[in-house]
Amino acid sequence: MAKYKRVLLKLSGESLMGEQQHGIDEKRLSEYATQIKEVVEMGVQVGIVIGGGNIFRGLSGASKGYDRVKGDQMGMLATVINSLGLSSALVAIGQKARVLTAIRMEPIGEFYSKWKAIEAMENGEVAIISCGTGNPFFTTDTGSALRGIEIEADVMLKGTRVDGVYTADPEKDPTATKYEKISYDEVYNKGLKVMDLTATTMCKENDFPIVVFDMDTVGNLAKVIKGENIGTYVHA
Ligand SMILES: Nc1ncnc2c1ncn2[C@@H]1O[C@H](COP(=O)(O)OP(=O)(O)OP(=O)(O)O)[C@@H](O)[C@H]1O
Ligand SMILES: O=c1ccn([C@@H]2O[C@H](COP(=O)(O)O)[C@@H](O)[C@H]2O)c(=O)[nH]1
Repeated sequence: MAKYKRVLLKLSGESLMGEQQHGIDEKRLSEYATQIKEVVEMGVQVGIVIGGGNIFRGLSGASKGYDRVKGDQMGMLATVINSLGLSSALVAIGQKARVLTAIRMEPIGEFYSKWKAIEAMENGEVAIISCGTGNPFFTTDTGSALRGIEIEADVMLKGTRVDGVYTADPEKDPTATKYEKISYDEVYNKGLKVMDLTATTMCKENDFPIVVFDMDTVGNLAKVIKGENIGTYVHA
């Protein structure tokens, strides 16, 4: 039995690399597709925003001399590449999917609107919303918050390579401990870096809850959808 009717799933671009240093690992992509199909079959409407960190990030481009706005546009295009890859993996296993782009680029994807995304999800398709917010100087976490609120999702599921929000970055501090629940204000006050502050602010101002969980363990997405306590719940 699903706890949520409609979700916005944020997938990390970096996680798509799997064991590779760059790009898309087909095994990871296909595991994600299988997990997503499983929850659609449970009757859940799924909207997805994917990051682009496995291909390009504007901020790191700027540190190498790229113009920041062009670098961010390259980053947004990276999210389109990941979105096309995921839609292809979904269709290959019999799950319908539609790629929407926040920047016009037909026929690669349809130009995004809230109503097109909802129409797709109500039709049993996965709505993959690419280009983040469509603007430079933002991230796909903020894009996820924005799209999740727009499409009236019940929750943002931030699927990443760590299993929740910790007292410090668990990839750097082995003594860090995990929160089962945490408020937006505690995320700010403790300076926790699991999501950028713009995204956290949007979620807080719109009372949009987040579950941070490990998407790289197959079966976890269905567990979160069923309401099992395997990640961290971020709330008002
Ligand atoms: N307090 C914290 N708790 C949990 N994770 C944290 C924390 N601080 C930093 N992190 C880091 O945040 C990362 C998760 O963020 P996210 O999924 O957005 O990754 P990303 O690499 O930025 O993804 P993308 O490629 O989509 O931009 C983890 O890999 C973890 O190392
Ligand atoms: O709204 C947005 C979202 C993303 N970008 C650019 O894309 C890359 C990749 O996104 P991540 O969230 O870091 O995975 C990001 O670094 C930005 O350069 C953007 O400009 N606007």
